[in-house]
Amino acid sequence: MAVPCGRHVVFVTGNAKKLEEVIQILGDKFPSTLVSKKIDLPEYQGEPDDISIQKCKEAARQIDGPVLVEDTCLCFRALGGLPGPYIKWFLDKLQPDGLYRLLAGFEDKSAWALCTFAFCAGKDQPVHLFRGRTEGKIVAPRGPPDFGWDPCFQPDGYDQTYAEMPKAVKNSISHRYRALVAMSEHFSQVKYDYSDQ
Ligand SMILES: O=P(O)(O)OP(=O)(O)OP(=O)(O)OC[C@H]1O[C@@H](n2cnc3c(O)ncnc32)[C@H](O)[C@@H]1O
Ligand SMILES: [Mg+2]
Repeated sequence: MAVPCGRHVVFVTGNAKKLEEVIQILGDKFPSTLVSKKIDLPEYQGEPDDISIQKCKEAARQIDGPVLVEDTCLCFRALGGLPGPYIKWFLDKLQPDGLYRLLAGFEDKSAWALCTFAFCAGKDQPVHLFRGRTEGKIVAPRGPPDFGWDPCFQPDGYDQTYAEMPKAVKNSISHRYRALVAMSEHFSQVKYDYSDQ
């Protein structure tokens, strides 16, 4: 399959919902054309930054051009930050209700959602990270089960879960939104010369 080049950046993700939100949040604010490619990259282990760097390097290797990847953690304070980067498997096995029940023995239901975007201009180029974090708490699931753990995460300052709130509200306070603000600020200051490869 032909790989887009020139001023195209390939957002590599296997998650259609993530892609949908990235498009909604970025609009035309990204300085390059963002194209997406559905590849299920490996689920690496370790600290969030290291996972994002490894994921981005693997994406750049496969695409052989400028790439963007994203990794999302959901961290429970009572559990020392776990499930963190392993939330995908916890969610898969437990569903949002099981995530809530995981904290049954703890008074502290506080949690944070962490999103890390990683950009790399090409194979063997350095990886740049952009992080966004939203604080909240884990609640009994409420709202449509359309996207991951949204029904059991209630951001601080709101009485609705991510799943209950209008998409535009989630996209104005979310971990993903905050990370994309950091990325947009960076790109408005730094120009990468990866055109016409
Ligand atoms: O291909 P990638 O981009 O890695 O997509 P993924 O679905 O594997 O995503 P992650 O590895 O980042 O794992 C994060 C998990 O959290 C879920 N998730 C990510 N962002 C979310 C959000 O904003 N709200 C609810 N669930 C989310 C997602 O569906 C996964 O189960
Ligand atoms: Mg993944």
